Amino acid sequence: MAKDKNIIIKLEHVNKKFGEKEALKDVTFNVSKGEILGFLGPSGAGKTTLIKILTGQIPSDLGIAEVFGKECIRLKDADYERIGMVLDDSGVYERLTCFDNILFFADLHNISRQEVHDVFDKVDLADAKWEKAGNLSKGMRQRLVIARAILHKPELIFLDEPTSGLDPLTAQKVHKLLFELREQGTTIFLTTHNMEEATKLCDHVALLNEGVIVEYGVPEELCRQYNEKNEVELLLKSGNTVRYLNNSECADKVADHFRKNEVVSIHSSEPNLETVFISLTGRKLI
Ligand SMILES: Nc1ncnc2c1ncn2[C@@H]1O[C@H](COP(=O)(O)OP(=O)(O)OP(=O)(O)O)[C@@H](O)[C@H]1O
Repeated sequence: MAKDKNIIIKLEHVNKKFGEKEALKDVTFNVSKGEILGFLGPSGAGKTTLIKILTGQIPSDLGIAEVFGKECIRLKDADYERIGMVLDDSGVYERLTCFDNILFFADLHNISRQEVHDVFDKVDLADAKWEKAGNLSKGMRQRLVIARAILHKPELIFLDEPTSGLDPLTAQKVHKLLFELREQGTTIFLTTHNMEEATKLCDHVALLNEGVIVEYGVPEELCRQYNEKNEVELLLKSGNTVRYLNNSECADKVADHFRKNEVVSIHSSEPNLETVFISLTGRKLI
């Protein structure tokens, strides 16, 4: 049967054991071309194990794990040319300038100097080109690592916690870059502990708990589905707080308080992926 070219990552019933420890159990989902997939789970859930399988570093025990329609464990250099990885910040040459760090990789991949300059603009690091990499802040260093990963214009990028420990402004820069890459058709597979980030960035999320995918879907839809905590809270001039479930009857009740001029403030508590995960597993994601 012809393979679907739009499926960039295919996972069917993937299992992985380390001794008696079942790190992944029956993991099944696909990632389509040009989508951002968020892979979420608490520490020890099995995220790194799956990334290692997908990048051909370790084999699965059972099931199908394919990238670009090819078994991950059989990926060759030509396939890796189509993949970018931001798995940690190792491999940065501290004593070289940022430019020379990237140039080193450009030479390995026959990429022009102009493209090296372009990638610095893309990650908003042009001002730091001539700085020694060892002097960079955490956020700048992360963008340098991302620059290296996207330099050869890969079709698929793996990012492990791309904004962990970054200030909100730098995290926003990374988000903007990821959206631009997606616009260009790049497929992005990322892990994050940041639920807001996952909701904002990801087309789909897969929630992993103890090696099992406990839920998969569009973030907003999952939040709607696990809706029980969606409340509207009113602070009244009397000092009392009243809460209503955000359903069809709620609007009338809220309007009534406003008509009586009783309201000091109003806010709604939206369900988020954290509450989805807690209602599924009874535990927090972090
Ligand atoms: N090489 C290994 N040998 C034995 N056990 C392992 C090995 N690699 C992972 N494990 C175990 O498999 C489980 C999943 O680990 P994994 O590193 O994939 O989790 P993770 O979700 O990436 O966690 P974190 O968010 O902390 O990085 C853990 O219980 C871990 O101890």
